[in-house]
Amino acid sequence: MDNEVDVFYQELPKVELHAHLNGSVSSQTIEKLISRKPHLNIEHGMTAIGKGQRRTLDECFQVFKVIHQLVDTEEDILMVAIDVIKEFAADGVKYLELRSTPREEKTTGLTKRSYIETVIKAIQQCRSEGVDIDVRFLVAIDRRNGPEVAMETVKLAEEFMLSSDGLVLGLDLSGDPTVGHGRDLLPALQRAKNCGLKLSLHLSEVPSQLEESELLLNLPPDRIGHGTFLHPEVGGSQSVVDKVVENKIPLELCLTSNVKGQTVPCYSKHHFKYWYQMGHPSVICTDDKGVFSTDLSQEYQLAASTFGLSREDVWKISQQAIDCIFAPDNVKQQLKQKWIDLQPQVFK
Ligand SMILES: CC(C)=CCNc1ncnc2c1ncn2[C@@H]1O[C@H](COP(=O)(O)O)[C@@H](O)[C@H]1O
Repeated sequence: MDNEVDVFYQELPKVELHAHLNGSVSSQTIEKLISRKPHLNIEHGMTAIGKGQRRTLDECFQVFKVIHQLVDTEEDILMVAIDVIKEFAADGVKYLELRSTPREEKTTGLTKRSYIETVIKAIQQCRSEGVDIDVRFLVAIDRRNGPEVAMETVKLAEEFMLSSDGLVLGLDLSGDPTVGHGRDLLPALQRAKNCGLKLSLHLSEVPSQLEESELLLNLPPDRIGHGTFLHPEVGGSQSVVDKVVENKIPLELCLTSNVKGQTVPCYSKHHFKYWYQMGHPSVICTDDKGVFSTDLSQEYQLAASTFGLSREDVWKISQQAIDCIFAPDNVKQQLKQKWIDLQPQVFK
């Protein structure tokens, strides 16, 4: 972690809605993975971006390739997912939607199906150990892999949505935004939507995606990842903003990730300000807490110090995130009650 975090932000109950599993692996877990696979000659500096460091988008995506080399068996995925869930719980996260791209690895026998089953197993194991966090899973489509793989992923996600007792709730569209076009993925995304999978789509993470965002907003998605370049001040358009506002589509905003990945020049210029000032539902998230050396408490504190938010403002942001979760209304009610119960302790 890069910074000292005030106890208020740690004790604040939080909802994390944008966390990529393999980007969330902590340095302690990376250590364990490296010792399992010394022959790969992977060093720590290759899997995380430290304080004050910046990388190009391309360099960031190279980091994921290194982590994927370290996480290529069911055993690895189980350990990584359990560690990540417990770390989020220790950071005060009470509800987590984890997302991950199912991968197949011929050499280890890992299949896309066993990948998803293993993540579900990790969630169930944490639940049976009584870890104080409600975890759900979004199956991810990496846009690099094209329309056929996207459709195959949707079918798998659909199956698990029906068989996982509410653990698999939806679909994430992510991956290098400079690769491929969302138009080719529309049939898969439309099918997902029709069968009841919730959709969280990375939109306008880079400046050149306005046309794609216009198209994908017609679905419409249930949440937007980043949306960095949607608004007119940064080359987006008012009509796109209007669509987001009319459909009340929440944004998942990740400050450190965007600054370290250099899609945003500095914290004070982060688009959190634009959407928050409009009163639009905006959820603070980590994106890749391992790669970007952060956690959710730190992201809340950063938002507060950058944009002059009071503790009451921060509380409201964390509470309103509950309305943006994909789990059904009874889960929202339980979480709202939890927030009420915890409030005196947090503001003591
Ligand atoms: C480069 C950068 C600034 C990253 C942050 N923004 C991101 N944008 C798009 N896709 C992402 C991002 N972070 C993680 N991912 C996706 O999540 C994957 C890692 O988690 P997993 O293997 O799906 O479990 C990456 O390979 C990529 O497909």
